[in-house]
Amino acid sequence: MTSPNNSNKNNISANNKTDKESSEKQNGMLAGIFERATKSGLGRKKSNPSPVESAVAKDMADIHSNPTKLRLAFLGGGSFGTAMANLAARNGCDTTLWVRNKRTVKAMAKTQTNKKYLPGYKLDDRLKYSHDLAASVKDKDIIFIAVPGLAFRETLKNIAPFISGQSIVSLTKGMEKDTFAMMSDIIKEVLPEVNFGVMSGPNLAIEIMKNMPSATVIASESEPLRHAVQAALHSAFFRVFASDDIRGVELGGALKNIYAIAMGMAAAYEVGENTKAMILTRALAEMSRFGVEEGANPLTFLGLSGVGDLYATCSSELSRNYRIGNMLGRGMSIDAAVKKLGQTAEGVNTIQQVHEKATKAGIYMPITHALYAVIYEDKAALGVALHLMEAGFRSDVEFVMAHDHSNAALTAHMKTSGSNTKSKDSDADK
Ligand SMILES: NC(=O)C1=CN([C@@H]2O[C@H](COP(=O)(O)OP(=O)(O)OC[C@H]3O[C@@H](n4cnc5c(N)ncnc54)[C@H](O)[C@@H]3O)[C@@H](O)[C@H]2O)C=CC1
Ligand SMILES: O=C(CO)COP(=O)(O)O
Repeated sequence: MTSPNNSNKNNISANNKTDKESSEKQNGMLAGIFERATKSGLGRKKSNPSPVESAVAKDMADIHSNPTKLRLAFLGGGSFGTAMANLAARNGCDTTLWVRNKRTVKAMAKTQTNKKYLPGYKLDDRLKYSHDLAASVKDKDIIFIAVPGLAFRETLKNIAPFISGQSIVSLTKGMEKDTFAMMSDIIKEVLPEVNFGVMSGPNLAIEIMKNMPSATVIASESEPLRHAVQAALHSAFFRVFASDDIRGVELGGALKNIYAIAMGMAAAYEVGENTKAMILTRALAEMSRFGVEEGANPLTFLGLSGVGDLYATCSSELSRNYRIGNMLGRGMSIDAAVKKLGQTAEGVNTIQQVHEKATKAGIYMPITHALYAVIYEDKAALGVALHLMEAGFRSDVEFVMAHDHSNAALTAHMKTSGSNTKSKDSDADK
């Protein structure tokens, strides 16, 4: 018979063994993450810096103290392009805002306001306006693009003939329809030689116009470009942080729109703070899981472009994606909600793209799939939410402790749950 002492010893040694195994498992996982992170951090290194990159590098000390040397174009006269162009003009940069509609350009130049997208906010009187695309982008150092994701490729193709060394920065937080291309993919395809970056963060345009302190992230492999963007936009009200994880930063900006829709919908059901916290953190788990599969560094999702933007858009009615979700939660159809909004809500397309991609690649994205089922398969929101709550046992942070169920088993469970979920018209839901 084993004495209590012996049994204790056995337990301790068994525990030690389990601890050791689990710590080895964790170390193995961490090593995998860091390996991926390092690989994604390495990215493409440019052997030949563009003329602008070299010039900016040479003048960097000067640009920091004198950003007026920078010549900038912002393409897209919606709320974000206008707000960012205004910041640069206010910093003294030579700034042109390109807007496709000639009449809008005239009205903006006359009133120094963007009546449609930012009514009531006076723009800096040094900001120039143009509807001439060629003139707007020629002889510039950096071209910032702030058109919706669905118009990004067309805009790049239109400026391609006038690119001769300018750098490009995407401000767009979307994905291309049907191709799952991110904006950086499109830049690499259409303008393979160009020096580029992406900017993303918790940046609700109206708050920026109100001078509420905000911060963002510029991600680029080019250090001079990162510094130039920081110099152009930085102010006491707006801090620009740097990253070289392009994929992570742009995925953060695009994916959070999905969860802003989910949160807007949850708010329509008057959920409590616990529920909101659960949605937010499980959303972050989905984002980083998806990000890792796409080559991003999971730690990027802990930054401004990840959890920062997720928090801002999931908490504010200023977010158009949140408002779409809220209208859906109040019983409106997706088409009616989009029409009523009358502005860009990238999440509507992103849900479809990510649902499809995750399904094909077998990435476990329960919130995205649930939202897709409600919006596009007419499943009842409450039934879908209940099935989400009933889904199997998972670990909290999978990069700390791996899930003890395979994704495949859970996906199968979700599929059964999904097919059992009643449609909106079923008796059970009435
Ligand atoms: N508004 C915001 O607070 C923020 C928006 N963003 C992102 O910026 C991008 C642009 O969004 P917003 O400015 O908010 O949109 P918006 O809905 O305010 O305006 C969109 C603008 O794009 C223009 N546009 C549409 N199709 C075009 C085309 N084919 N060619 C040229 N111009 C075209 C429209 O005329 C309009 O001026 C989106 O990807 C959004 O996610 C990013 C951060 C903050
Ligand atoms: O990305 C944004 C703030 O960071 C803006 O969000 P919406 O596009 O939902 O308005």
